[in-house]
Amino acid sequence: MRIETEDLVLRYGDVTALDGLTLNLEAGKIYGLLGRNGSGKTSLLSILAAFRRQTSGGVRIDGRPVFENGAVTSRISLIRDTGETLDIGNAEDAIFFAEWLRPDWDGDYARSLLDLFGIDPKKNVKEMSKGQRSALGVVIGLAGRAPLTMFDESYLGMDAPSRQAFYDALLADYMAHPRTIILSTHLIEEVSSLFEEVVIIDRGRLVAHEESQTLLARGTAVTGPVAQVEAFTAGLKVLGTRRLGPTASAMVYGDLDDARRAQAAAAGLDLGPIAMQDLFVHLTGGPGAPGAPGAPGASGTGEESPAAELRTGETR
Ligand SMILES: Nc1ncnc2c1ncn2[C@@H]1O[C@H](COP(=O)(O)OP(=O)(O)OP(=O)(O)O)[C@@H](O)[C@H]1O
Repeated sequence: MRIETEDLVLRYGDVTALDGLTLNLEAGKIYGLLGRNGSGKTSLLSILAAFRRQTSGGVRIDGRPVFENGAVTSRISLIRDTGETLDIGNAEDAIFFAEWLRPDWDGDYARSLLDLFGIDPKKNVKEMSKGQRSALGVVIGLAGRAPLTMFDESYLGMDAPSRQAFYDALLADYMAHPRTIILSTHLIEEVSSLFEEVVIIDRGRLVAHEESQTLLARGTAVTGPVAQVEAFTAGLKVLGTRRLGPTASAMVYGDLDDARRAQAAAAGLDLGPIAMQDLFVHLTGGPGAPGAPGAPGASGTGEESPAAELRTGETR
């Protein structure tokens, strides 16, 4: 399903959770939704799932409004961090209820996923551990095959092997049944290989919407002897530097042309990729940065960050 939001605003009393968010997401891709705590991810997903109504602005899914539009919402699934299950009954009951709600439900697939995550169908949901409840939510989200499926940190309670099993299942099922999937996560490095496009929001505003590869191509790790690294990176936008004895690795933001790359090679420097998480940290202001959520004097008037470039130049 295709998603369009226009100048979306959501206020909870005095708190502005979404502050004029305009976004266009094509159908049939896996999107990563990234943002710091309180940046508005859950608020956005809740509006897309029609769990909440926006204060102002427009939301259209496949060209149609979502709020109180059952024909559209039955095709949308949002799995939250607490799973998407009722507290009454066992896993089988939760599955039965989901089947009744979801027109694209695949019961055989749901049973195979219960087995994959080691969930006893007869176990009461109330008696499940946090991780088991998360896994049940994930089963419901995957087997629902909703044309718009969103996971809001829903797999956070699961242990590492279960999360890996979820990522593998998600990718395999998405290849077999393409649909629009949004994954909101703080486990950026763990999930980033799944993302085709990345949406970064900060304080309710769009910071970046890019293909993953394009975003990653904006960062380069320059590694080599400290003096050479310092000389090469002088005048470039350096996001951070790590040192280990005589060796330094600087994270540089921005395109490096062929001449610069040749210069690096001649100086004996290695050029490599940087992690999406590092880009994210810097695009959202870095820990405790001026204007960062919760930082003293956070008012949005802080120093210009790389995000400002993206907002003016590259943001769709
Ligand atoms: N029900 C609510 N009532 C009042 N304020 C709320 C409510 N829900 C969220 N907020 C506020 O709205 C802002 C955005 O919250 P939201 O939950 O959308 O962020 P998030 O990006 O999902 O955060 P996290 O990563 O911590 O889950 C925050 O300032 C939050 O305190």
